[in-house]
Amino acid sequence: MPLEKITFVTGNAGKLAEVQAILGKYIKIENHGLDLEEIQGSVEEVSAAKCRKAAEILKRPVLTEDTCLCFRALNGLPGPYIKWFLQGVGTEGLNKLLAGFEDKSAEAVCTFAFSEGPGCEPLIFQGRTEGRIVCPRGPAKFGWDPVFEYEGQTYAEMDKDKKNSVSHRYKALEKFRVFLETYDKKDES
Ligand SMILES: O=c1nc[nH]c2c1ncn2[C@H]1C[C@H](O)[C@@H](COP(=O)(O)OP(=O)(O)OP(=O)(O)O)O1
Ligand SMILES: [Mg+2]
Repeated sequence: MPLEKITFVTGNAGKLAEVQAILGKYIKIENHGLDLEEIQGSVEEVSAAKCRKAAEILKRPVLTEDTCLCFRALNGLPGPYIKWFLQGVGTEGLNKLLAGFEDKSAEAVCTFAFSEGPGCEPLIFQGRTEGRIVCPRGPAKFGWDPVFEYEGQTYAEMDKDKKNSVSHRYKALEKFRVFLETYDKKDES
């Protein structure tokens, strides 16, 4: 049976808005704001664990997502712990973390996990965008957008369509969209 809608489980309004804008053109998106426990580990492990838990609780196909911001000078940290770093030191503090390093490069990584339901092993769809960490510029509307610069503009300075055409989240969702096409065709033959 083709999927009629996707249940995207997140408590983050910024993520939801971007998923609606990028994927909503292709399939209906329904949101569940469950606060899912986040384990420690690699981003794939964190994402898959969130997804398994969401599928168990909601008993249906679910999509979850985990976002990392990885500083090259710090060997990939904060990585999956970016949420706690951002809460602790803010965007200014994220930039200051790299004060002692020449290398300001960073990678934004978006990892979606999709499970067909309870007990079904999650599939992973990942997108990465390389940029650098700068002093905050642009409206502080979504997370660390003001400090992540890509080709001369921070994510916060970009209009929404621009961000949604170059971002880590767009690249991951493009892979998921291709998967959905084949998923829908699976039962047609
Ligand atoms: O495109 C983005 N641009 C700027 N900031 C972003 C972006 N995407 C996630 N973020 C922030 C939100 C959170 O501070 C951290 C990821 O943590 P993460 O656990 O994945 O998100 P969350 O707990 O807010 O939502 P969820 O309920 O989906 O787990 O980076
Ligand atoms: Mg989270």
